[in-house]
Amino acid sequence: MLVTGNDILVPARAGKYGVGAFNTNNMEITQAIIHTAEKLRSPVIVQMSEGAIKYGGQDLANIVIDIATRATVPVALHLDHGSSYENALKAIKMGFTSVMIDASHHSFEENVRETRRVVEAAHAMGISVESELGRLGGIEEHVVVDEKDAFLTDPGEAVQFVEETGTDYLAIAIGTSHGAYKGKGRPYIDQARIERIGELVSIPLVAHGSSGVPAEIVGRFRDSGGEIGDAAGIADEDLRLACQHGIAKVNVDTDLRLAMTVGVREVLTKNPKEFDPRKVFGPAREVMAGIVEHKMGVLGSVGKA
Ligand SMILES: O=C(COP(=O)(O)O)NO
Ligand code: NA
Ligand SMILES: [Zn+2]
Repeated sequence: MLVTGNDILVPARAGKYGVGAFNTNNMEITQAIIHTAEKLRSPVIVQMSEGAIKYGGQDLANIVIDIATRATVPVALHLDHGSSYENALKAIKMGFTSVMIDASHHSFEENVRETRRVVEAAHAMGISVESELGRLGGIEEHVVVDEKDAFLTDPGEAVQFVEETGTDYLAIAIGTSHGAYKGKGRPYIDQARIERIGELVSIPLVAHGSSGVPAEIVGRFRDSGGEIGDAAGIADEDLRLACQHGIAKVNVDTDLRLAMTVGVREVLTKNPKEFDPRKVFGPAREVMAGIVEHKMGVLGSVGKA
């Protein structure tokens, strides 16, 4: 059934488990996400970035809404990295049940102002809101303290921000970063900082940049002709621990991109004569379903629906 982000994340925070928020750009990705959630009896969030909306528009949103509505587990459709008040409202008009306003690159005051505007409008329409405080970005462990503080979310500021905006869930900067190159080897996750914020702030917390970039997928990507550097993602153990301390929404995009591309490449390189789209995108859907299944196991959302 189609529900709001709050319907999924408030129980997740209370139950100390994470729920995957997986980015989609087409039907097969959406099916891999929602069908796997149904198979594992797990709640799930399907999210579209503004780029995905540009690419698939209402057509894609309708595919997600239709599959989510018929799903036997709770599914929310979330606007990922909404860049303006107008875009957040447009997404709600398109049928989104959760929206992010990402004004974290502005000053604290401007971020509060912009976020509060979206919260008031979204709440008037029964839609829940994600906002962000702090600068996402890989932080090497050796980095000196004040540089870390310049980037990562300050616990005291988080309390003030939540009070002043009424945001329903909060994306915090804790060392994760977007993409396939999250740092040399194991990216540094500031667990103490997550724990501190989790103690002070009771709303669900969000971890962006949470793809694991599994070595097995990276190997298959290379073996099927892909070019990728020394990619690294967040360790399963770090993610599991983060969910114990208040992280409830866990954003994953890169892993599905890699998985889909691996599926397609492997078919096309192994069977150069193949040109049936179902034989190309079907296997890709299976590889993505495996990624979703693994992630739900790490986050502890299996059986929670
Ligand atoms: O944060 C993400 C995705 O992060 P990844 O690149 O680690 O999948 N989307 O908002
Ligand atoms: Na988001
Ligand atoms: Zn993100």
